[in-house]
Amino acid sequence: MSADASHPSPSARPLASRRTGALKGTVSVPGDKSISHRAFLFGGLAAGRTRVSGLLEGEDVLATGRAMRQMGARIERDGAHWIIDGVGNGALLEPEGVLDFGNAGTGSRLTMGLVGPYDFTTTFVGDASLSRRPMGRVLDPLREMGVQVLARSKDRLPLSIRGPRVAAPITYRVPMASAQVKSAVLFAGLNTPGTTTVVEPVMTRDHTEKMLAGFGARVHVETDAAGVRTIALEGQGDLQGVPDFVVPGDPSSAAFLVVAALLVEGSDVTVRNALMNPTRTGLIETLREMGASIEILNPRLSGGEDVADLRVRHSPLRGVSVPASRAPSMIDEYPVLAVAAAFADGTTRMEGLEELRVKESDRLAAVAAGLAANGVAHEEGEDWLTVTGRPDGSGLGGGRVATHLDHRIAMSFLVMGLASEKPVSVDDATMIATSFPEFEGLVSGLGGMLEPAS
Ligand SMILES: O=C(O)C1=C[C@@H](OP(=O)(O)O)[C@@H](O)[C@H](O)C1
Ligand SMILES: C=C(OP(=O)(O)O)C(=O)O
Repeated sequence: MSADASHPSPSARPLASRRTGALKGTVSVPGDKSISHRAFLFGGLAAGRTRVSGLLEGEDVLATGRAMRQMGARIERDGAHWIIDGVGNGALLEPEGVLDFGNAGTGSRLTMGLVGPYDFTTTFVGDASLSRRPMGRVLDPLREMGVQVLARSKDRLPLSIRGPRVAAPITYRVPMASAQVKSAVLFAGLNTPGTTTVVEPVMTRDHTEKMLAGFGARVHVETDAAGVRTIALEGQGDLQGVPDFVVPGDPSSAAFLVVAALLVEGSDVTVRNALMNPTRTGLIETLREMGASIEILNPRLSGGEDVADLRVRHSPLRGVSVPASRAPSMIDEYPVLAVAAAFADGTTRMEGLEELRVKESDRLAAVAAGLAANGVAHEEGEDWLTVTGRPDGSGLGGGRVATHLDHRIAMSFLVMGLASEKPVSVDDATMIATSFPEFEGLVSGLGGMLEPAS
């Protein structure tokens, strides 16, 4: 039987959480997933050596590392560091086998951009979740550049792409708020003669632009009075390895610990070294509006990015309205925000959520189903969600949540069970390893109660 994203596989690992005493302690979250993928991609492409510290060793990122190895990069772990000897500009090799990206949207889409202009064939495969996700959003601009696409089912994995002899530079206006689409076009621009330009009407995470500059690409970013960004990249320049590349801690992983500390009575938790790039801090802003006590300590620069330590204390929360304009800066945090809202006084309204429908699962539907299973009053719209909370968690919990191969659904509902009256179980915790393999250990270390479920 083939794996199906809507049913857990026979190797699924159900897990439950139950109401726990105060969470206390200081923890560091692992490296940022977005930046870690890009470290393998840029490091593997550049001439010379890149030495990375703080890389996220999650399954998604390791899949990107394997793909870069298959195309000629030398990548080795050396104690706490990863050493990448890149192929040098334009010198990627045609991979022998297929590139298997598992569960990873970012890895697969950015790599499609990277190899798009190469005059060889690359085949992409992934798990049941990734095979359902739309790839047309990156394939369409690649087609404009001359790339051919062969797919059994329209613009879904498994698929193969083959570049033209010489790719054509394009100017591409990104039609949805997506850093993956922006980045795929920029990666494609690297091996394309002339200037590739991306117009981004709504700013999304800017790691690709920043890292392009850091690895020595000729890239120019302009923002007009209306906030529209234009990113122009000169193709076929020389990228150079970065001798000491530092990956800051992932704010999207920190989010689970932050919300757990806010919800569990008496908690006082410090999360060290969280990335505070403003394109990633929408959840912190929202939680503070809800009344959360989150202190931003020791703000500093690390590897060219803002980072800080977050001291989080249990706080009564109130419902707020989260504007659609904030979605790009907290896109992966809505499932855990919905859990926080389940314990807030009043109703929280979230808008502009259309992109949640095309993540590892349909996150809007998966969150709504998880809330329903655990007695949380909510309403789901096409692109919005309202959640009405119960501040003392009374009557909440007792449900089993279908995770649909989605790590963030699993972690969010495990956080819910730490504060709800009755335990919460998830049908499969295995996907947590794609982005946050340390999650269970860190939660238990802070005093959270997690246990195998049936
Ligand atoms: O560029 C990236 O690293 C990412 C972009 C976002 O996806 P979209 O571009 O689809 O919004 C985000 O959800 C994903 O986890 C990581
Ligand atoms: C959407 C996510 O990742 P990706 O698109 O890389 O699978 C995520 O990590 O929440």
